[in-house]
Amino acid sequence: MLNITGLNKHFGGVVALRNMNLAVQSGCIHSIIGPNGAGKTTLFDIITGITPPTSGNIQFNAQTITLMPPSRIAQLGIARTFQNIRLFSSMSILDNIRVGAHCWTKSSLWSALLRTHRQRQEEQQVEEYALHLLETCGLAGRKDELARNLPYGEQRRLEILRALAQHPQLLLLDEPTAGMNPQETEELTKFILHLKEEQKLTILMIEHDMKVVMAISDTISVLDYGKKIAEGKAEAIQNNPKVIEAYLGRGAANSLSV
Ligand SMILES: Nc1ncnc2c1ncn2[C@@H]1O[C@H](COP(=O)(O)OP(=O)(O)OP(=O)(O)O)[C@@H](O)[C@H]1O
Repeated sequence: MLNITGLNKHFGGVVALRNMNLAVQSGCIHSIIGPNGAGKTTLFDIITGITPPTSGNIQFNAQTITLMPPSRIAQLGIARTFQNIRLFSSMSILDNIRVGAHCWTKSSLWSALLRTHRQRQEEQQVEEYALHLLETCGLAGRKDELARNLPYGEQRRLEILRALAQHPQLLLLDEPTAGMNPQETEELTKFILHLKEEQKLTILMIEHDMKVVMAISDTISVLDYGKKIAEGKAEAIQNNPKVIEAYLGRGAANSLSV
């Protein structure tokens, strides 16, 4: 579904990504892990068009999306969440989701101003879909509350729902369980699995909680200093000396195997 080749990103003298190749298979949960500063968020920013790459190519469903504007990439079917929650905190829960849906609505500004029949019909569809999404998370009863009044774990979930409102094929989650307590983490992990299994979504996820990563990932790619140093299934990654060294420091793999 997503094919990244020869991706490089330099910020002045800092090399955030170096010759990155990555293939994300349809229907999978593919996790990206690596120490702080490894280039994970930069990779998401480039895929979603927020940051241009220095060089390299990205294809989504065999179409080149490199250098496309973020709005176009969203329309093609890639949605994301952010490391730090970026909800519209002074808007209602329902309106936050409605905003997400507007990348597939077709009404123009004029038809919205004139409240045409088609525009009203479309608004109705958006509202029904937004309510359906809220119901999947037990939030429908709180639809009119302000987003900022939700507990932290539910704000994170609302951000995912807003991304889902875009009708994506590929969902990018940047540290979805960050700051959550163990119960919230467990619930969110189940929800992510539900998205893959029931909604047939493909998920590319940056995550620091190794318990979550190892439990639900079909494939794990490990970045270190902007370079992919390993890729594979959970067990192989856990036992890979390069990965252990990246996390624990040089020589750690030898000392662990003693
Ligand atoms: N806008 C920027 N300007 C300059 N340097 C940047 C910029 N964005 C990222 N970097 C640098 O690029 C490198 C990769 O950063 P990035 O945020 O992608 O890492 P990360 O793996 O997501 O880290 P973390 O796990 O801490 O979120 C770091 O050295 C970072 O300081």
